[in-house]
Amino acid sequence: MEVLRVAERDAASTPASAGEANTRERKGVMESSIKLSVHGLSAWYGDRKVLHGVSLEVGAKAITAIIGPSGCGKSTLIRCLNRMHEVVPGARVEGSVYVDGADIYAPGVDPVMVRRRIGMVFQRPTPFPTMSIFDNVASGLRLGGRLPKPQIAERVEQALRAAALWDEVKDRLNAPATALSGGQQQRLCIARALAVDPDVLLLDEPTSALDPAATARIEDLVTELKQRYTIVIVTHNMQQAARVADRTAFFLNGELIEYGPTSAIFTRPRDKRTEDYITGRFG
Ligand SMILES: Nc1ncnc2c1ncn2[C@@H]1O[C@H](COP(=O)(O)OP(=O)(O)OP(=O)(O)O)[C@@H](O)[C@H]1O
Repeated sequence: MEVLRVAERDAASTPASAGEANTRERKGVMESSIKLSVHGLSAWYGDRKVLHGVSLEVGAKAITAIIGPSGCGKSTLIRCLNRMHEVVPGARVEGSVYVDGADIYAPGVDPVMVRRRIGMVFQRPTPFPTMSIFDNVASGLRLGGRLPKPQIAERVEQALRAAALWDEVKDRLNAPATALSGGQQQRLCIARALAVDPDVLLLDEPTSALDPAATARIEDLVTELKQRYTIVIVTHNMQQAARVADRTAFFLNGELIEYGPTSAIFTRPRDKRTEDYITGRFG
């Protein structure tokens, strides 16, 4: 019920936008232009099918939350959105994912390029442990080509500023990344993803290993980043989805059960299973 109260409060604070979004959605019109379009996506680990024909559209420069109980396929889904799923031995995908109208699974598409355009941040901070703060952020830029040193330094600073970390690290850029706190390390990983100027940012439970203060900073940061990036966030925390996401998708057993404006999902779910989940009856 607490979740509903939080969502109701959020909905009450943005009555016009939530109401408008619902009206538009009923007419079948998305609030913003489409960035990512998923069509009939199924995924397997070996013989085991864990995603069943998922279709959904993700609006540009908006935050889309993926929620659902443990094991329902949230991480698998977002790993399919940048072709990370296929790096697991025996894993495979059927269906299409269009980014700006182009299928990332079309023959001839280089998955490495897809992963540069669609950055990902994982559950636990994953800085390269032997590298400095600077080198962590510069790593993707160096892989990508031959940028001159001053330009690399400029891009590193921009990325650290965008990730709201610059002021905390500008005097110790050569210190090891592991010297940072967990929350700072997660913002460093966000900076590393931003440095290569992606179109889309995928966040897989980015705050699950963080304390409430570090979580709040990441949520503020993500909210700010949506001005420039399309963001998909997997979260176990329904209050977090209610706080940051424009739209929320609820998954169960590898199926998309309900998808819509976050305020509608949390206050007026259409499917009984969504209602049972958000009111804590299972999961
Ligand atoms: N590498 C893997 N090999 C085999 N099965 C896997 C693998 N990763 C995930 N699975 C299975 O796929 C299903 C979906 O897992 P996934 O991690 O996508 O769910 P999730 O909703 O993100 O779960 P959680 O919230 O616990 O992180 C689960 O049944 C899981 O056991």
